[in-house]
Amino acid sequence: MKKVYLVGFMGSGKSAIGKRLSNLLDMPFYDMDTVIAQQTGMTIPQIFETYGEEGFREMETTFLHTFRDEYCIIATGGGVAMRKENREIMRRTGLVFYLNSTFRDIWRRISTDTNRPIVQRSTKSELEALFNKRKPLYLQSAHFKVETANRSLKEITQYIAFQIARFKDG
Ligand SMILES: Nc1ncnc2c1ncn2[C@@H]1O[C@H](COP(=O)(O)OP(=O)(O)O)[C@@H](O)[C@H]1O
Ligand SMILES: O=C(O)C1=C[C@@H](OP(=O)(O)O)[C@@H](O)[C@H](O)C1
Ligand SMILES: [Mg+2]
Repeated sequence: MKKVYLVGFMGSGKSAIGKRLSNLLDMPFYDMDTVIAQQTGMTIPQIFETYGEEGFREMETTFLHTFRDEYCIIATGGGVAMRKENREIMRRTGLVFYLNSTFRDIWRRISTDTNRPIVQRSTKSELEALFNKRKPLYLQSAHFKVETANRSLKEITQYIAFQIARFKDG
C-alpha cells in the first residue's frame, strides 16, 4: 500500500484533514488542486475558464497516472472519484477514505467560496442534486466511509490515522 486518498464532496474536509494527517503521521501531503494549479500556473477558476471542466478533468486523470510512486497522502478534488478510471487507479495504488458529510454542513462551508467554479455556477438545489448524484460513486471508490458530522477535524484525523495503521501493510 503506497498512498492514502481522501475523497468526498467539496467542503467535506479533504484538504484540511489531509494536511493534519500529514503532520500527525509525518507523511508527505499533496492536494491535487494545488499541484494542478502549480503545474499550470493558473487558479482552478482560471483553468475551468480556459480549458473547460473537461480539460480540468483530464488534468486530474493525468495526475493520477503520472504522480510519483511514494507513500503519501493525497487530497483529491471533489470530482475525481466520478471517473471509473480514476476510481480504479486510486483503489489499486492506495487506501481510499470517503469523507461523508451532510449537505447542510457542506453548504455552510462552501456557499460563499469563490475558488470553486462549480459552486459559482450552481444554485443551492443544483448543488444538492449533484451531492446526491455523486454519493454512490464516492462509496464505490472507497475502502472506508468516514462519518464527519459532529466531529472535529482532529477527531476525524485521528480516526483515519488509526485505520491507516491497521491496514497499511495489508
Ligand atoms: N469536520 C469539520 N469540522 C470543522 N470544520 C471543517 C470540518 N470539515 C471541514 N471543515 C472546514 O471546512 C472548510 C472546507 O474544507 P476543505 O478541507 O477545503 O474541504 P475540501 O477539500 O473537501 O473541499 C475548511 O475551512 C475546513 O477547515
Ligand atoms: O467537486 C468538484 O468538481 C471540484 C472540487 C474542487 O475541490 P474540493 O473538493 O477540494 O473543493 C476542485 O477540484 C474543483 O473546483 C472541482
Ligand atoms: Mg480541497
